[in-house]
Amino acid sequence: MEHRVDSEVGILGTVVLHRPGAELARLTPRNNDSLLFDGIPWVQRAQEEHDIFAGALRSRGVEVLYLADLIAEVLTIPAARTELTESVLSEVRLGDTLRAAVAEHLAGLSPAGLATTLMAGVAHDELKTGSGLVYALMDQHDFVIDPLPNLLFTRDSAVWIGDRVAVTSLAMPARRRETTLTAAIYRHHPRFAGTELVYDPALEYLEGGDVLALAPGVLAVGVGERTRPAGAERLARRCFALGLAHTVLVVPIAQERATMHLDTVCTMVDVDAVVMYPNVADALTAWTVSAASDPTGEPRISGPEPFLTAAAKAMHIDTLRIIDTGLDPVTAEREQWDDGNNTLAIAPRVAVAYERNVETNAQLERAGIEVIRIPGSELGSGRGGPRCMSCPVLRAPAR
Ligand SMILES: NC(=O)NCCC[C@H](N)C(=O)O
Repeated sequence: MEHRVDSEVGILGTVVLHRPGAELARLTPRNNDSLLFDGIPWVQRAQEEHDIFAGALRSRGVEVLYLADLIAEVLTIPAARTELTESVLSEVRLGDTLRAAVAEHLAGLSPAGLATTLMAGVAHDELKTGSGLVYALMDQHDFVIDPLPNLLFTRDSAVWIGDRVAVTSLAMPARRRETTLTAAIYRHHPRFAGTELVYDPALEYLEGGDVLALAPGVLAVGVGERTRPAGAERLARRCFALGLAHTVLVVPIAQERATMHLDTVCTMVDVDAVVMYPNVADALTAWTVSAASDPTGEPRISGPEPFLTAAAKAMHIDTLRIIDTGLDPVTAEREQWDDGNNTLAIAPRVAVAYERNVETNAQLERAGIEVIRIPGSELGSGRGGPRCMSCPVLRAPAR
């Protein structure tokens, strides 16, 4: 089966989503900050909103794969089950006694049950067989296995570049275990047999929300709170060596929660157009990293220069257009916080966006972009929009 992504806007064929589940019900006022949510979502409503998102994609002919199904399917394969179980048991804080109890608990679960447990974690009181010093000294609100509520944002733990997948290296402790699941899917699931990994979680920090495929052979990589310069450099080296890219634009972004990834301030809505947070549009710069003519040579580095200038040059177009949302700074800031700039293009000039970003959406439409509105009042409490919540695995070539 073919999987390949060369752009942000080619007609979307297949996407991986994660319908939020029991892991979201783990969020409390005590843990929501460390688990990277800005509130406590109403789980059932979040699921309804997510179903509307998935339905909107399906109604446009997009095949939706669910992460939970892929994980459950992969867990029927003994090698994958062993790998995923061991990734949890290798957690040093468990100690030997608790590790043995957790191992026994996991061994008794069906593939689907184990999939749910790996996503939702195990709370102290749920482990009926818990014993020993570590278990006794744990707070009853602690988790024996931490939940992964940010699985919802499938964009970040894996990103396709051409016909390869980069399983990323997530920077925040609350998210690091996510990539054990994505790596297992791409290594073991029969649907992805033969897929080669271009990046893996043991490498320097790199998150999918920072990676934009501006054009075939041209990537933009945001560096800030999550992706580090060393991660961008490593990705560039690997893509150059494999011929997956010839230019990587490295784009510094503010190390702040509101702008944690490049796709929180800028997403593409056409082959030559982006929607961009107006408050940073003029300030965004890029370093251009280009492949050496000799494949074993050191990449060339130039810049910094304005992002739009560097992007147009790399993409061999006259101008990378910004859809001018024309917003006053306060509205712009409010709508950026609510992921107004985090749109998911399903074709050139067709984008999925949260309905609440009324002004941004109206301006997109004025600029000729069809906006498919979805509700996101609960989904948005994790600070991610339609692009963050989707990992495209197949797009048609953009034109
Ligand atoms: N690409 C994205 O911007 N993803 C959103 C990630 C939100 C998640 N709560 C996080 O802090 O990592």
